[in-house]
Amino acid sequence: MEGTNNEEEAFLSLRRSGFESEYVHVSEIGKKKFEDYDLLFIPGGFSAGDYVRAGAIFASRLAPHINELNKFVDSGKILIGVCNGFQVLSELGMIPDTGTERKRTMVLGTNDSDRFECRYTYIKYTSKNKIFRRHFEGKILQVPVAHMEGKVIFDSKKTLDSVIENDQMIFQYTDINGTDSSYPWNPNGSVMDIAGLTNREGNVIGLMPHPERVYYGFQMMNDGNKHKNGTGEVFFNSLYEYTKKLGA
Ligand SMILES: NC(=O)CC[C@H](N)C(=O)O
Repeated sequence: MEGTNNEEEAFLSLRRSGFESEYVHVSEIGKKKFEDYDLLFIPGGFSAGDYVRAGAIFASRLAPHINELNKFVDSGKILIGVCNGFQVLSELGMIPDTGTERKRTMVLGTNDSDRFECRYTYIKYTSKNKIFRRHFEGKILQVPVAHMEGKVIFDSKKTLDSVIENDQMIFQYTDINGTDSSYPWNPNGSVMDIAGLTNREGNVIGLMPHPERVYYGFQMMNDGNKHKNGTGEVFFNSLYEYTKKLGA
C-alpha cells in the first residue's frame, strides 16, 4: 500500500529463488484472491506514514479480509511479513496466535534507543521450524535492520511462556559469536532478543530484519568473513523449497 518501500526487493528475491512473484495492492484484494497464491509476503516500509502506530492502518485495510486470510493460513501456506509487514501481522493478531481465537497478545513498540536503527545485525536461528531448519540450524546470520518500532512486547508472561513452549521464537539477535545480546546487538530491546516469531503452526512468519536486502554476497557487510552468498538467497530458497514440497 502507499508508503510500502521494500516491495521491489521482495518481488525480485522471490523471483530469483523460483517464485512467479506478482505485486498486489491492498485495493486489489477481493478482485485478486489469496487462495490463488502459494505464498503471501507483506513487505516493509512506512505504510500510511506510520501514523497511529507502524502497521496499524495497513492492518485495518486487511481486517475486512481476515476470514480469507485465516483460510489461507489454515491451508498451511506461508504468510510472511518483514519489518512493516511483521508490524501488520502483529496488529492483526496473526502472531503469536497463542489462543484458539486469534487475538492480539503482542505489540512491536518503540526501540529502547528511541531512534531509528538502520544497520547490520546478527541473528541466530533458534527454532526447529521446518521451513528453514535444513539450511539455518545452529547458524548465526548477518541481516540488516531498519526500524523505529521493533521491540517485541507481550501482554503477559503466559504469552511468552507459550511462545517458548510452542517453539515460535525463530530468530534471536546476538553478537557474531552468539554470546552477547546486549545493545547494540539487540537493536530494539525486544524481550528474549526476539528478531522473528511465528504462529504456533510455524507458517505465519514475522521478522524485523530484512533478508530481501541481502540476497547477494556483495550486499553483506564486510566483517572479515567471506560472504559468498547473501543471507537472503538461502532464506528465499528455503521458502521456495518448502512451497514446492506443499505441492504448489
Ligand atoms: N523498514 C521498515 O519496514 C520500517 C518499519 C517502520 N516504518 C518502523 O520504522 O518501525
